[in-house]
Amino acid sequence: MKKIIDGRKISNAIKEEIKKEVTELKEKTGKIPGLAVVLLGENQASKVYVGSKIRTCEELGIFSEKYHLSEKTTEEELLRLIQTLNKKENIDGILVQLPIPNHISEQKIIDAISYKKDVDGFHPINVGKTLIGDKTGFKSCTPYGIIEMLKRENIEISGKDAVIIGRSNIVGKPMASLLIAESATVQICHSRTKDLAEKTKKADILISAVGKAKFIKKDMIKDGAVVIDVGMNRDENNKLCGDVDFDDVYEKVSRITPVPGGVGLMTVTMLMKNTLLSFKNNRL
Ligand SMILES: Nc1nc2c(c(=O)[nH]1)N[C@@H](CN(C=O)c1ccc(C(=O)N[C@@H](CCC(=O)O)C(=O)O)cc1)CN2
Repeated sequence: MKKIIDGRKISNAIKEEIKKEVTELKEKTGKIPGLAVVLLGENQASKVYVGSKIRTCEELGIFSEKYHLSEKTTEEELLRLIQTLNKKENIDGILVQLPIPNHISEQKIIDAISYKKDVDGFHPINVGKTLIGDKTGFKSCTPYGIIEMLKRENIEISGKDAVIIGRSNIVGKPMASLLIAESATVQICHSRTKDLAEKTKKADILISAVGKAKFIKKDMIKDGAVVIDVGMNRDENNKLCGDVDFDDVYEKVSRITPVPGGVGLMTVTMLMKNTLLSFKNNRL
């Protein structure tokens, strides 16, 4: 069996399903889902991700609006824009591309987005719904994409020991909620974890979101582990790479996601799925 989990292939299959449903709903109702994307400043990576979100909307027949604001935008100005977008009838999803400048409180902005339009799944209500397994909420896109990848590759989750490295609100914590909902036994590790390798070596499923290039080596993983790499780093030659030293661990793993071409692509695809879900929840 092929070891590499092909994020592009899985992501393309899901996008085809979304496109079909959007077309059918348009024929039936005359309406299409809409997404508003807010970008502050000139962070190059953020520009690439926002570009990819807008292009994917076009590809799938989803309406989109991009708000590219100066990095000097005040918190009040951003909050006012969010209030306007919360009320717009043709907008089902709102996201503010992260990171945002330091003078603005990230949590205040996330809290201001209507939880009914929070297609990133970052609002406390959606985080809570994910934790209690309430399917009406929006799941954070990267962990949602990882679960979808595992399921579509027929990788058993139930009863498995899963170790997540990273405790962020965007990846680590929602990932734990979703794995628990699939009946995995979950452990979250982070920068203060003692004897990290001792813990990661016990993982049937290892998910790394540490943000350190090629940090995970073969002596840190169990034979036959499924390794999911959320990292997006630059190596010594400025080449994009994950948290996992792919070449070092390859022989030891049963399945692995590459960087690029793995989890990252699923993030944008699941955002589209959440936007379609919001449209169905709120406008049909
Ligand atoms: N509001 C949000 N901000 C951020 C999120 C998010 O989900 N919502 N996640 C990340 C960035 N991100 C999406 O916004 C994202 C990251 C990576 C990829 C991706 O497609 N990666 C490719 C490689 C891309 C490249 O060549 O640079 C891959 O893995 O193959 C898409 C989206 C932080 N901010």
